[in-house]
Amino acid sequence: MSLELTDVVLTYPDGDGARITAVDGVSAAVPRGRLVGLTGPSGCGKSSVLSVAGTLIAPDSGRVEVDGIDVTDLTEEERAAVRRTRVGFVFQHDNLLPSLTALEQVLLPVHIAGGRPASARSHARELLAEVGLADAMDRRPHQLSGGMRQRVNIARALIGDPAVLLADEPTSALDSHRAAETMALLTRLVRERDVAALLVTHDPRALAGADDVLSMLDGRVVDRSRGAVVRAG
Ligand SMILES: Nc1ncnc2c1ncn2[C@@H]1O[C@H](COP(=O)(O)OP(=O)(O)OP(=O)(O)O)[C@@H](O)[C@H]1O
Repeated sequence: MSLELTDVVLTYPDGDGARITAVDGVSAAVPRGRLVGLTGPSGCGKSSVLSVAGTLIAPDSGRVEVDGIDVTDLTEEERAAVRRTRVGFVFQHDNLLPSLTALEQVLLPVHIAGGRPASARSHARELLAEVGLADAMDRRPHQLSGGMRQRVNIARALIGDPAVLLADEPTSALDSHRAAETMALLTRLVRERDVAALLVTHDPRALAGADDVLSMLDGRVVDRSRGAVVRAG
């Protein structure tokens, strides 16, 4: 299993000396090559689950395994190393830097990690071609459509060949056509690159592409359905 959460509990301080339980005993498993959707009303704990899965926050209790590594008891520095080498993130907004070309955006994580951009360059080109941007590698964000910017974002999340891809509302800023295109692309990449993907979304258009869907309410998973059931319904 590439991503496994077992009985995860996460609380936050509520500002009055008490604590809010945002995630209340969530278990989820995502194998490689599968895309699992995580949905539910605002405030139910979806983003908190994603933050725990991405090792950004350590849970109060429970176990988190990323690419076969139990990260539960690792130090912050060790968790950051797992995150850097094994996890890719895609957010709702593309967070692209205005002055960089598409190719430079995809290479940015390599620069930040102190890697050798020269050897990563051909990999970045390949990824951009794979997301349909072979002819747009030298364009800056203002020269790209919303859907194209999101595809740069996806290529950037995959530059480190992560085992786990975490996506937070990747389609909600897109029109229906672009949303469908983005989901088709994500699903294809998850299969081809054998990545375990967890996708947080309110967007039924995005859930239609998921293999399985977990529905949350008040910090708990209250329903687990096969994607096919959601598609049929
Ligand atoms: N940093 C924080 N400090 C305190 N409480 C928080 C913090 N982050 C989230 N919460 C609370 O935890 C609960 C779960 O929030 P979370 O953002 O995980 O839900 P969500 O389902 O992703 O919501 P949305 O769909 O609106 O993004 C909410 O009650 C929220 O107010």
